[in-house]
Amino acid sequence: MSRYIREGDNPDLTEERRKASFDTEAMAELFWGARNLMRRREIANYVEQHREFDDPQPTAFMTREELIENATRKAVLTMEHAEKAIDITRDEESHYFNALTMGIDGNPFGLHLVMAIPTIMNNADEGQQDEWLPKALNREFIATYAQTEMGHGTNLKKLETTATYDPKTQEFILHSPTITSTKWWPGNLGKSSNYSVVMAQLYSQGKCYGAHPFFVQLRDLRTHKPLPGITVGDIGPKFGINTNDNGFLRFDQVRIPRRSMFMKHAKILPDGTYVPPSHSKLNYSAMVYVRAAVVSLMASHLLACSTIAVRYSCIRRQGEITPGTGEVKVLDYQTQQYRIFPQIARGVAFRLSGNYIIQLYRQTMTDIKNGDISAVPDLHAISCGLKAVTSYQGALGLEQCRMACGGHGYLQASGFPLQYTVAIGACTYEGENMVMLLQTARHLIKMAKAIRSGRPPKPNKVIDYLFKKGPTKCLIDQTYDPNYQSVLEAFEHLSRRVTLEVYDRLVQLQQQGRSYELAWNECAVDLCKATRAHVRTFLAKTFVEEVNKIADISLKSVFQDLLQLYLFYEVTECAAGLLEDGFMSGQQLTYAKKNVYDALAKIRPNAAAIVDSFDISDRELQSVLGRRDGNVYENLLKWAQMSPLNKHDVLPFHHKYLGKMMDEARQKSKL
Ligand SMILES: CCCCCCCC/C=C\CCCCCCC/C=C/C(=O)SCCNC(=O)CCNC(=O)[C@H](O)C(C)(C)COP(=O)(O)OP(=O)(O)OC[C@H]1O[C@@H](n2cnc3c(N)ncnc32)[C@H](O)[C@@H]1OP(=O)(O)O
Ligand SMILES: Cc1cc2nc3c(=O)[nH]c(=O)nc-3n(C[C@H](O)[C@H](O)[C@H](O)COP(=O)(O)OP(=O)(O)OC[C@H]3O[C@@H](n4cnc5c(N)ncnc54)[C@H](O)[C@@H]3O)c2cc1C
Repeated sequence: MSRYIREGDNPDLTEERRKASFDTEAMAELFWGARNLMRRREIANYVEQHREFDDPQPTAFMTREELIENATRKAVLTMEHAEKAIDITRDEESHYFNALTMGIDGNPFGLHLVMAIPTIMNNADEGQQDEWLPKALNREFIATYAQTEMGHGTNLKKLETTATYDPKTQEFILHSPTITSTKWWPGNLGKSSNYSVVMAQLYSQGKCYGAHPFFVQLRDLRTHKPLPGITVGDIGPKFGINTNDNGFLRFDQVRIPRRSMFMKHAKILPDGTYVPPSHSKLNYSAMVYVRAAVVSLMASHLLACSTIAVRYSCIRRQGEITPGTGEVKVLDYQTQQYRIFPQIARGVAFRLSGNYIIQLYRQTMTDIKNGDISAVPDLHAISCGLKAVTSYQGALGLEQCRMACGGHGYLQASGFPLQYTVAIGACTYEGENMVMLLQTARHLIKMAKAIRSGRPPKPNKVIDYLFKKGPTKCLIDQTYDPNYQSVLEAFEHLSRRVTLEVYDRLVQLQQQGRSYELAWNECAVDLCKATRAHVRTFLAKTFVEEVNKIADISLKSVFQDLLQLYLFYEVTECAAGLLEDGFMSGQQLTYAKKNVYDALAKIRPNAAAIVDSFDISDRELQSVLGRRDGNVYENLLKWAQMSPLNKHDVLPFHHKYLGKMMDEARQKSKL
């Protein structure tokens, strides 16, 4: 019996769980890996046993100050408990523990862990690492990553903060020369951090060498007051992540020692001589890390929101399908399945590619340490495209899940506002999505040039297909092929065609006299399409490869249903492109749609068990609608009764305004 079925649960949800064609626990093991699943359970138990991690009230009812204080309290507890609760050397355990204890809306260590420490690990030289890393890991300071300025986020070449080297004192002078040079956005900068990685234009011997990272103390270690010459604060409430004190920062001729510059790659010698790095973008590795991590992060958001939507749709009865047979669970409506199930399939696809890209990141960082930088452009290209596509599709998917839950989906109690507002930040941070799509397109255009000139680069799993000659006509038909060769070939065809077409147009525009840059801008929409097609191909191939590795037949069959849905849903999504050049026929599109509907029907009886197997706890979901026990209605009422507005039957200012107004209106009408 499913470990998710317990006495007192909503019977509709129990009925769904009993219907499953597979063992939920075995599926959870497959999804997470046996060891990880066991550790997840142990960590979750640990947190449940320490009630001090509980929020004093739902965070939706807290003011911003209360939110930040509560997050700070829990962050310190988290660090105190970490060594007892987890193996701190395992990232998976840290991420999970942090998510359970601190939630997803931000915490004072967010940027310290995600960007500052990776920058120290990958950009500090040995001496600097010896000095900074133990203190960073030991929480002797909290650091953030200050790069974006009020005037520039994307175009790093135009950052205005300066770091001018003074050989006489062997110091850099940090300065914010204009209002627009104010650092703006860095997470945890406003109030929590006392150190920061600061990106500034490096000047030495009268020459500018571009943006470089520096490690800068911002606040006094004892008083926590900003150091002389430093102005720092919170940027105010935002669309979401209001538990995070995203901040602003200005420097007024602040002097820092020469060794504050990160010197693993580029260096300034004591006399001011600049030593360039082996690759000009090695200083950007923390951004590459977060871009890669976003893929898994989006998987987590999608799987959480589809868990909420599926569970709620199992207990929500509304309307009849066959008149007179009683109200159905809303999950029985095909439209509901069409809204929610593709989000599950995409979540799984993102998880599988997310694992791949993080491995590629780790391998590339190891290679760089060993002096091999050859994988840097490939990692950059695929991580930019994946970050942009998964964050965009993730955002759309979360919104579908919310809308699938009707009015209650719009409540903070649903958990959707928290998930959505956190997730959509990823469309912007770490490189705005259009900009990221265009970065991948740069790489694709190089590949197109190589194809046209008949000189393929050295073999590379991600782009090799571009150099293949695929079928000239789409081969999708009604026969079942577990390798989905014809669908993958269709994606490859579309990617190859769009890439080559946009390349040819770029060349043609230049032949007509446009500069490369102007031609590029005229082709930008299609360049983004090429990236999307390329990323779709990558996600789809990774999904097929991973499903083919599954040995257990009953579990494999569930994954195959999700894969079928994923692939044919993507075919329908890019149908215009496949039909445009006559590659796919209208009839084949009809087959694709039929495959989507068939997959929805196959997934329907397993849906509740599938989302259970993602093993997302109520503590993580923070959702009354998505509760494991399905007891939504009584808990919605309890939740509303906790609203601070309900502390008083009559609001203290009622008689001052509305009461007075109505009294006066009644008086007047009596006259
Ligand atoms: C249970 C699941 C758990 C999942 C794990 C969870 C773990 C937790 C992890 C994450 C949690 C997320 C927390 C969120 C925190 C968010 C914090 C946000 C931080 C920020 O936003 S920091 C600021 C980010 N800013 C940007 O990204 C700026 C974007 N702009 C740029 O990157 C660049 O300027 C550019 C790419 C637009 C262009 O660069 P530039 O002008 O410098 O260079 P060009 O001359 O145009 O290009 C030259 C050449 O270089 C290539 N290039 C550019 N960048 C890189 C790179 N990074 N690596 C390699 N190569 C690069 C570029 O493509 C050009 O190549 P070619 O000339 O074409 O060969
Ligand atoms: C939640 C959140 C957290 C953040 N955390 C941090 C942090 O910790 N540290 C930090 O340093 N920064 C942080 N940022 C800042 C973030 O990295 C930038 O906002 C982001 O890189 C985009 O830059 P921008 O805001 O200057 O947008 P802009 O570059 O001004 O972009 C505005 C619009 O112009 C378009 N555009 C700009 N350039 C191009 C181009 N070359 N081609 C086509 N279109 C273009 C974009 O598509 C975009 O829609 C954070 C931002 C958010 C929202």
